[in-house]
Amino acid sequence: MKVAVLGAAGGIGQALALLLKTQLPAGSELTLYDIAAVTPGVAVDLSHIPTAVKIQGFSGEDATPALTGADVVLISAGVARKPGMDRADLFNVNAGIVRNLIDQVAQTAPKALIGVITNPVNTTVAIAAEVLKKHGVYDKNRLFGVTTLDIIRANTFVAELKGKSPGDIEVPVIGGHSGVTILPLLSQVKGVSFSDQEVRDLTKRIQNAGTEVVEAKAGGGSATLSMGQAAARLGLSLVRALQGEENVVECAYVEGDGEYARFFSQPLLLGKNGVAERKPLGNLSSFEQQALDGMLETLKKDIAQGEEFVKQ
Ligand SMILES: NC(=O)C1=CN([C@@H]2O[C@H](COP(=O)(O)OP(=O)(O)OC[C@H]3O[C@@H](n4cnc5c(N)ncnc54)[C@H](O)[C@@H]3O)[C@@H](O)[C@H]2O)C=CC1
Ligand SMILES: O=C([O-])CC(=O)C(=O)O
Repeated sequence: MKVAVLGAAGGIGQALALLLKTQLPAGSELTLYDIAAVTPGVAVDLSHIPTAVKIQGFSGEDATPALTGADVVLISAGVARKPGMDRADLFNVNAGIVRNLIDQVAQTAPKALIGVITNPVNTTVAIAAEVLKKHGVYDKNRLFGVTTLDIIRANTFVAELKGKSPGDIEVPVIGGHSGVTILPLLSQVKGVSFSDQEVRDLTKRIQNAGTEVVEAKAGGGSATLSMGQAAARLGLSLVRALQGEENVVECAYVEGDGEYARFFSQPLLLGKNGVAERKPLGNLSSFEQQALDGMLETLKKDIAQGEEFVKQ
């Protein structure tokens, strides 16, 4: 298996690269790419960790050497939020970065499973899909917006509140990855129950958790270490599914049947070709149903912005 990280010299990229270097299966290859000149050095640094994962780093304008033969490509290249900004404020800079990198993926690794971390995810995934389409290589089962951070946060906050071990809690989080489009399905968490007030408070905290980190870092960026962990979880799940492991299920933001919006995060069964099955959302509480209905206009607008960007 070969995994490429684009944006690998950044806060997320370095954390993710460390986790992949230590957790990818023996015999895997890991390539790091970033415009920053330090990237080959990051790879040299990681290469001293004694695992059977071969690592190489590349910098400059050309991602091709990192992408050649990649099975999985994880993209965290782009700028991060500062206090007072919304994720949507990152669009102006990040839209072009994602378009450029996906252009290169389409040419060099058209069959790779692609995980887009770069914000605003609701929009950058639509950009990625349209660019892949232009190249005639779009497969909706192979493109994922990474929303795993919302899931691991939800697991943490629920476990804290209910005095459970975080490893025993799994909260499905559906929709998109910003504000009201983030919807944790707390009614489906096994082994715990919540009062109406707890549901309201937890939902708000999960939706606002990115901002919680942005404010705590006070101008120093957004979540990087927890995001590295989240992206490693999804990336390793993709690798396990590609290697034939069964019953690998993750929530991610993918193109579905359009019942809610063209792109929507939901539980997915992963397989050797990416998404093997989009799992049903299951029963929603009336609070969750209302929140789902309430998010769709925002989500559709975010998606349309990405589609328009590529058409221009
Ligand atoms: N999906 C999610 O849940 C989350 C997404 N993010 C997003 O991830 C992105 C990265 O965040 P950080 O790692 O904290 O930022 P960072 O600023 O630490 O790193 C970004 C890296 O991207 C590189 N870069 C910029 N343009 C590039 C290009 N054209 N080609 C290759 N590399 C390029 C920079 O040199 C830098 O090393 C941001 O857009 C942020 O909003 C952050 C947290 C969670
Ligand atoms: O909030 C941000 O800007 C970064 C992010 O997506 C998150 O932490 O969920």
